[in-house]
Amino acid sequence: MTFPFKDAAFILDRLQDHGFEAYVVGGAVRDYLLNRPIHDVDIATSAHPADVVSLFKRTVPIGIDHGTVAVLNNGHSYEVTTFRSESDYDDYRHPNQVVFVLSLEKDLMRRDFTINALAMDRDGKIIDLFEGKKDINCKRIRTVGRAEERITEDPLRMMRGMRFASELCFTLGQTERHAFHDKADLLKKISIERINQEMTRLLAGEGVSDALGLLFETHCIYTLPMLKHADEKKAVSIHYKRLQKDEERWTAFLISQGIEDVFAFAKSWKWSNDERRRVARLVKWTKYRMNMGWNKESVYFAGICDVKAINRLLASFDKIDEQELSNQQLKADLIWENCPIHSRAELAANGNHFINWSGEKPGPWLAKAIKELEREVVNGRVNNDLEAIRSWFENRQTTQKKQS
Ligand SMILES: Nc1ccn([C@@H]2O[C@H](COP(=O)(O)OP(=O)(O)OP(=O)(O)O)[C@@H](O)[C@H]2O)c(=O)n1
Repeated sequence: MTFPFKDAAFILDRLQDHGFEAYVVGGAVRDYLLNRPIHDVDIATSAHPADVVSLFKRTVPIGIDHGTVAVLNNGHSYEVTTFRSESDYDDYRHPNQVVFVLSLEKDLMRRDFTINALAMDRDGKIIDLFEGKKDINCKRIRTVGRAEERITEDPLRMMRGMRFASELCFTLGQTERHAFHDKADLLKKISIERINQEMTRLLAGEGVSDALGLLFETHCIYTLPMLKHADEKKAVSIHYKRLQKDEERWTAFLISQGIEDVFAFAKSWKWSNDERRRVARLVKWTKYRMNMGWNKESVYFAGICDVKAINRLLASFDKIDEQELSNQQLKADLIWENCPIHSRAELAANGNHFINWSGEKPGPWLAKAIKELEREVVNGRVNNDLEAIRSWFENRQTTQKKQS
């Protein structure tokens, strides 16, 4: 057998040369067996953090209390963690006390799922103490040992389990389903940032509909902020595969759940301002587009990227089919290409021109006038050159004076 993690081999070699045990563990071994892209190569070792620091040229003590040292090489970073068993998770966030142990077995026993409790030695041999390979073949998520214990140690594992089910298109074992159902309330103790990360990945997985089904079956969904009255049929009826970005999937999910107040949702889920703004904008435009077709003006103000995202959203709600979606995308491209401007910055005149021409001080009138000009130019009623804009502006001033 050959060792597939070539770039990380020097770490295992050096640790072993100094009498320590070292293995690649967790997600890398799982993803290797599944033929999926490998993200991080994590290493478990019998060496203590101080030994790891002394054995490698470039290290960063990223979690020395928890036994983790990052070893840097050729622009890559490898997490090297001392074999450990975690005793208590008092605050449900961080292990109370990390106990370093001498055996790989004990280290693997504290891990969440059998598919994540695999290790590989330097010869490429897989150490599989909990039938992880069998579960990979059966496409099944099972906890290592008693489900209740693993969940109580870190309730986020319930979200992780359903997220893996979504990403890998795996099922969740019966025992685990019951345990998740019994312990669902513990999710309330977990930081919403961690839950948000898992939920975002769950929504992006290939098996999202079944995974959402699990969230409802186990009642975990009802413990999440603002989802106490979540509706399963509506949540699973969305074609998430037609969507491309996280913000699109969240938009579809919120619309499906009839959540009108995106700001309140974003606040309780602690989204960044940017995430909140992006989703609020997509929700607003998608609802608009459900009642109205695109025209020059709406394509310009929404912007071509959002127009395409909104068309995908309509397709995710089955408002349009795949064929109609590609027609709509082509139509949007055409409108966009023929648009005289693509942003306010492309206008031949700006606020300073308006101030000079009118002799008035800046104020709310200015933004209103610029928006009006954008409309006129986009609809082809005013040419985008300084002379044409000046004459439009002076006419506008005259009309406004007459009216007041
Ligand atoms: N709550 C957790 C988080 C992680 N782990 C263990 O730590 C490993 C690394 O965790 P992480 O990097 O979060 O996930 P991966 O399994 O590597 O998967 P992915 O990168 O896809 O999230 C997992 O494989 C698992 O063995 C665990 O037991 N319990």
